Amino acid sequence: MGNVFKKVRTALAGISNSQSRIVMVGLDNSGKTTILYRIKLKEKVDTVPTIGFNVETVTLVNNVSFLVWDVTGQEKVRPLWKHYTSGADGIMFAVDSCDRLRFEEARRELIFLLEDPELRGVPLIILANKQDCKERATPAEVGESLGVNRLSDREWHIQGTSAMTGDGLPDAFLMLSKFVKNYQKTKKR
Ligand SMILES: Nc1nc2c(ncn2[C@@H]2O[C@H](COP(=O)(O)OP(=O)(O)OP(=O)(O)O)[C@@H](O)[C@H]2O)c(=O)[nH]1
Ligand SMILES: [Mg+2]
Repeated sequence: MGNVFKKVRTALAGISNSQSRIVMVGLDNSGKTTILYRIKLKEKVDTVPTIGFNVETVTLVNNVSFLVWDVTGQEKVRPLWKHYTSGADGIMFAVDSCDRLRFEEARRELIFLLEDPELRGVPLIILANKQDCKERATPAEVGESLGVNRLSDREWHIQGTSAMTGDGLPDAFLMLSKFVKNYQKTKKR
């Protein structure tokens, strides 16, 4: 694990301060890595469970560019998410909309994450991913299961996405770019 933090520090050292940092977390198999490379490369890539993290610059159609971190969702290392989310300008939380049996586990992890005082006010996008699956829950159902409707301490939005087809991903990132802009304005006050 020491190596992982060395890698994190090295990656952070090369980052321009002006680029907003987005951290994407969520349970294992929710589709984070597929999402990252779908939005970056505009194609579906084959993935294996992530060990550690991936980090990529993503430029949106409005020319805003984000540094997007995709952090492993494996249960054993979830307590380390906070090392990555510390200082983030925005959080994305991916959910597998077809895996209803794990909604409760996702809810617990999300609550635990948002309790971190360092993340106070940091905007949140829930990605109700895998909307191409037949047995999917709708974004509204995912939101209800995660209890996000009660969130009042930050800007948040639930977006239905499919990393398979790319549907919903540009909208999710554009919405986050709007929220991040608002958040950075409030931080300066
Ligand atoms: N049908 C469908 N499958 C998807 C979608 N997104 C990801 N997958 C599949 O879900 C599996 C897990 O995807 P990953 O991107 O590796 O998941 P992850 O969240 O990065 O997982 P960890 O790295 O273990 O935390 C892969 O088989 C993907 O092809 C989607 O939108 N629709
Ligand atoms: Mg991954």
